[in-house]
Amino acid sequence: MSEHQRGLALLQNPITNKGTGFTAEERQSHGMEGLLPTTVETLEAQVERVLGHLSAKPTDLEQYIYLEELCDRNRTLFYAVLMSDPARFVPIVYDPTIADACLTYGHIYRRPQGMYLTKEMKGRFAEVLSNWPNRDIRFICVTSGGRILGLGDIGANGAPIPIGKLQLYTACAAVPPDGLLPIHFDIGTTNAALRADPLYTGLRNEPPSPAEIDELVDEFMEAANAVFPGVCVHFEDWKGVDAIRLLARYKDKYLVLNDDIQGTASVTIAGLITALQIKREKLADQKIMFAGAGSAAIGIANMIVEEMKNEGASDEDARARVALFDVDGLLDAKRGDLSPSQRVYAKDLPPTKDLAEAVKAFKPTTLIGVSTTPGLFTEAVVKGVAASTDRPIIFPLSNPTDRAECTPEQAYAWTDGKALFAAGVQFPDVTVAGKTFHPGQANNFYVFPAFGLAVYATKPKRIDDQMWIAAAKGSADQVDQSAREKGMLYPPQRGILETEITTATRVAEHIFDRGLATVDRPDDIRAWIKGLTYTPRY
Ligand SMILES: NC(=O)C1=CN([C@@H]2O[C@H](COP(=O)(O)OP(=O)(O)OC[C@H]3O[C@@H](n4cnc5c(N)ncnc54)[C@H](OP(=O)(O)O)[C@@H]3O)[C@@H](O)[C@H]2O)C=CC1
Ligand SMILES: CC(=O)C(=O)O
Ligand SMILES: [Mg+2]
Repeated sequence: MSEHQRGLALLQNPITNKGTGFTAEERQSHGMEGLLPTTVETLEAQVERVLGHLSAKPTDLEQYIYLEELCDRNRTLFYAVLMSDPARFVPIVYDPTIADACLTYGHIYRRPQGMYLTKEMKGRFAEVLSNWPNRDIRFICVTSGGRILGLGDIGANGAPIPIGKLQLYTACAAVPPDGLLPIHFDIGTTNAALRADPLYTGLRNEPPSPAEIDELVDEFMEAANAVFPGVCVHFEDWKGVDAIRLLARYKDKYLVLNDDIQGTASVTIAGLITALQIKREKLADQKIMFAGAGSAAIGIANMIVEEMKNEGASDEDARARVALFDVDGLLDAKRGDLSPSQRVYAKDLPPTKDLAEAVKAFKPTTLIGVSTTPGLFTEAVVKGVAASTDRPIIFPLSNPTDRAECTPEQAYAWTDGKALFAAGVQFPDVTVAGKTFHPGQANNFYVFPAFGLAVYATKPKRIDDQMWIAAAKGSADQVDQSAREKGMLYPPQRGILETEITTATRVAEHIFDRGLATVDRPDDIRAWIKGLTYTPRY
């Protein structure tokens, strides 16, 4: 507890506040007598009260608003609630409810959370970052709002995303919350409707050119590392081309990660590993087609190629097994509009703008949707994949719920229940032709909190794709036989904390094995990591 704060100041500080949890002695010694109701309550009793409040909220968005206000009031209680039932609360503070929070952000805004930088602060980022009261920041999660989930460019309305992502570092993997700093990096927005909204909270201009964005982010990265030495910068939901360019620019210079590129790739590979164990096949023997060719698709494709190479494939063979399809159709060799990261996947196949035709031509065994386009996986598309394999892998990963390329009902119905399925959000169980399936959720929250915990513990100098592949394997190894029989491709969310600590342990082992850690290797890595984790308690 703060040495200097007393009385109301302690109650008004969300980090020190215990509300009715302050003991009689604390109330007396900290000048709080008379400032609280008589009864001294346990954290558990306070959690019960909060659960009652939440049950009375009419919508998930109302629950989100309540929980974020709770976080501003009493951070310990907030995490105690989230960690009491992650399967219930992850979808409230994160995907999919966070999409509603983003869409209405200027209207539901209550208090600042984290920091808000704008391009107008150019030349002063270090000075402005120094306004944050804590220098021991281990993770910054930063978005421009340029591509929030599948909602497009919503600028400053994307501010809840880094807040929610960092809350999951703690709620899912018990990374201590003091060292986490969410930032909205305001470069403006292409979204004219938002710019015209009187309650919009951001800059009302179009974003600058890529070269200007690079200049701004270069200064930001330098400032962040100067003000918060050793910080890991987590990029989230930037416009796809910015995301790919910035990760390439910084990955060998700073401790940096992009969750949409690397976290998504890792969680997708985790699901593929389990699905292929069910099929008893190798990744290097699959043919994988992507709907969407943006940051998520390129990230997943590149990491799949790395893992195929780990299995013995050549670079050329591995790339030949991956095809992409974007808003302009199949990425074929004649297209002149492809970026260098897309061009390596262009195929010598007839041009087509019809995904079913592209599937017929390429004959994938696996179809991954990262296109933000609901309904893109039609019956003809899914049946086309099923024509090449007994058990098609169908992953419509676009978020939020209404952006998924198909529903689980559709995928199971169109494949006579043979599909190995995962979506970006958790769909409820479905019964098709008398059989009940539990759809998988391939969402990067299965890995990025664990990955963050491993980075927190081992303090590696740099991050690379092999570390994310270790995370994928760590997650996949935790799906037991009974879960697989229900069609699950990921561990149950109920025990997410232990799952993520186990995944973090695998990543940490990998980091130590490769000599990339900057701390000494302990004898028992899991026990050591667990000892570093946060528990919400007074
Ligand atoms: N489940 C998970 O954990 C994650 C899910 N995602 C989801 O993936 C989606 C994409 O993210 P990201 O790659 O970063 O976004 P990008 O904006 O970088 O890429 C979107 C891609 O989809 C393409 N596209 C748009 N419309 C169509 C269409 N009708 N048919 C085919 N392709 C189309 C775009 O083509 P063009 O550029 O030519 O317009 C672009 O290549 C989002 O919905 C996001 O929520 C992302 C990260 C994690
Ligand atoms: C889950 C996530 O990171 C996204 O949809 O962008
Ligand atoms: Mg994202």
